[in-house]
Amino acid sequence: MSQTRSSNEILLEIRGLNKNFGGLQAISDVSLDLPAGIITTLVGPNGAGKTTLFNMVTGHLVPTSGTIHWLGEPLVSMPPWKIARKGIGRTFQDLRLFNHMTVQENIQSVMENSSWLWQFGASDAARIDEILEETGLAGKRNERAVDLAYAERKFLSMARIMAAKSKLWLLDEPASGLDPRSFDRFVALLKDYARRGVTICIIEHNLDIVIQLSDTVAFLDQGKVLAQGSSEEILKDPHLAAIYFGDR
Ligand SMILES: Nc1ncnc2c1ncn2[C@@H]1O[C@H](COP(=O)(O)OP(=O)(O)OP(=O)(O)O)[C@@H](O)[C@H]1O
Repeated sequence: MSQTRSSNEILLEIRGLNKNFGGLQAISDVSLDLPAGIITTLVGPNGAGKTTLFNMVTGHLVPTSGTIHWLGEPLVSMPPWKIARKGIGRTFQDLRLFNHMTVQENIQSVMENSSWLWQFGASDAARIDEILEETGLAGKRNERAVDLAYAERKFLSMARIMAAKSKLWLLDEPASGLDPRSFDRFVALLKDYARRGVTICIIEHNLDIVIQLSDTVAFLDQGKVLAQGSSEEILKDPHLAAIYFGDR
């Protein structure tokens, strides 16, 4: 398990959050803190509300009630682009790459200076080179995203969040379907960025990822945070295991 790396400043504070879709309460009175430099994983059975929670943090959904604060500033009702500019980055299960752009163009498009080409200087180019190396995509720079292998597409999605210099990374099942070698690279990459101070929250069904990366695990079920603790505490709890494996 990685260690607590910094002061316990709370970057993101969620309080009393609720989200109803018609008669369905997808999120129910959720309170959660994401402290700086900490890796938090969200686990729970299908339909527990994990993605809905991410969608409210990133502004893609408006909560029915409750509050979300980023460094003390309220986020509810702020548009997604503005939330992203504040330093909250996200990857999606369906990756959402620019399929017909090259790997480099996909990365460049999220960099601060991308729309000001005359400002796109040597340091930006060097940063792209560094990200390509870190994600194992250096040899694929000029290939179109659509032509990449599955794991490469996942790493390109990571490369984009790295290039955006986000302070908080919200990752939706980033390791699903990775082969063992890509999996190890992925774990090393996240540990490295967490060490450098990035705060990470991961939705993950892969329990190897949960064990290897989590500083803290929040277990969700039917829209509620049922428990939060170390991966050892959460994964060895027979009650939670029964819920997770559909044997309640
Ligand atoms: N836009 C929507 N309209 C109606 N119901 C929705 C909507 N989005 C999610 N839901 C419902 O809210 C509940 C929580 O869904 P959510 O996708 O957040 O769960 P999850 O924990 O991310 O699941 P999974 O692990 O399968 O991705 C589910 O019952 C889902 O069907």
